[in-house]
Amino acid sequence: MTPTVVLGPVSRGSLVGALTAAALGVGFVEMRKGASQATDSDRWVRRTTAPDYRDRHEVFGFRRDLVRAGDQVLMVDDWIDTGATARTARALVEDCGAHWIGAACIVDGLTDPRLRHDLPVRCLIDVRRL
Ligand SMILES: O=P(O)(O)OC[C@H]1O[C@H](OP(=O)(O)OP(=O)(O)O)[C@H](O)[C@@H]1O
Ligand SMILES: Nc1ncnc2[nH]cnc12
Repeated sequence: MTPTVVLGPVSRGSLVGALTAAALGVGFVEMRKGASQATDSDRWVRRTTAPDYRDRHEVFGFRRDLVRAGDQVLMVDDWIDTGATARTARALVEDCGAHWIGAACIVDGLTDPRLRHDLPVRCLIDVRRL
């Protein structure tokens, strides 16, 4: 499935996500932390993560009109661990009525192997081989 939008969580995901979007020739949306600080806050979608790999509950979001119903969204990040960030990204994409393709990351550090299939997730290297 070809993405129409690449979604990258700040900050390392913004870097690899933007590069991936440019290579694919599709749009890029940055998933920001502390999204409640937006001035036009009613036009944002926001969600709080489950505890991530540092036991944080992050508030992520982006402007709702950047992801539209009918978009096919691929999340790109450098690393996945608990999957809290990716699961929040999926929920936000679904809040917009768009289609979630999955997550593509460089390092697979998944603590719950079921997420590899359920999200789904594809990675370039397993953390146990670093
Ligand atoms: O699967 P999870 O447990 O959610 O962890 C994965 C997230 O953690 C890292 O980001 P980090 O929060 O360290 O932010 P940074 O990119 O700004 O360093 C990484 O870049 C992912 O976005
Ligand atoms: N263990 C880890 N080290 C560096 N970045 C990470 N992102 C998620 N888990 C990480």
